Amino acid sequence: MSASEYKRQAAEFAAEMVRDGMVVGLGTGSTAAFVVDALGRRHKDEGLRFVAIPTSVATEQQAQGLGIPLTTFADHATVDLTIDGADEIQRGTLNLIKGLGGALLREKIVAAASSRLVIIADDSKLVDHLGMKTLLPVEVTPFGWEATVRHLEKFGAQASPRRNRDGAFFVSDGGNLILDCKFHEIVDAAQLEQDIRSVVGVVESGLFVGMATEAVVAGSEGLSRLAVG
Ligand SMILES: O=C(CO)[C@H](O)[C@H](O)COP(=O)(O)O
Repeated sequence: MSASEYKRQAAEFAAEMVRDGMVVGLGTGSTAAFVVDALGRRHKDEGLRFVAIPTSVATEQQAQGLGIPLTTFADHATVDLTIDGADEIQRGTLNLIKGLGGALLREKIVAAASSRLVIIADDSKLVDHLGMKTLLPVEVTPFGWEATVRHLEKFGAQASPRRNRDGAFFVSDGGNLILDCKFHEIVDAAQLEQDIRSVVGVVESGLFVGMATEAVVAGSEGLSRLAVG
């Protein structure tokens, strides 16, 4: 079975966690898109009643197209359940790297307001140490990004701005740039998150430390539910 099929399996399992009356955070990316599809079906076919806060313009457009009722933080202080993907999930801690899809800021705002953050993925995303497979995305203001790179280099990062295929800078939904950062080894994710945040010009990092409450991971061994610890 393909990675995409495993993503779909994890997503459809997690979509069943949504109950009538919930405020639901909708993640971004190819795995989260399967959740949005599944919730659109549950809304239409089963009459499931919920409202959703999307974490990107792309997810908002997908949800709107499926008739999912959307809401904002103007009307809801907390989110009952957010279901989102990740680029790396550390075994045991469920600390994450997110943001290869470029939506890390909105994803983190929604995650921080959520009572439950369920991460869905195919099993290729599980790692023993964060940073083993992917670069760490860091969202920064466009002004002075070169200075921000130099500050991040003091913490051991090799950072370069993400570009689109045409060579132009990738710009996030919030109008910011993404620096993709290579760290030799991420030993203490909480400390690194603090260090990155201390740099002027950084808006947010793609390290999600202590935020995920559960992960649903699918692979050749079947589907597993992982909790912290
Ligand atoms: O953090 C993200 C977007 O900012 C995504 O959740 C992450 O990139 C995983 O994407 P995919 O489900 O396509 O593998």
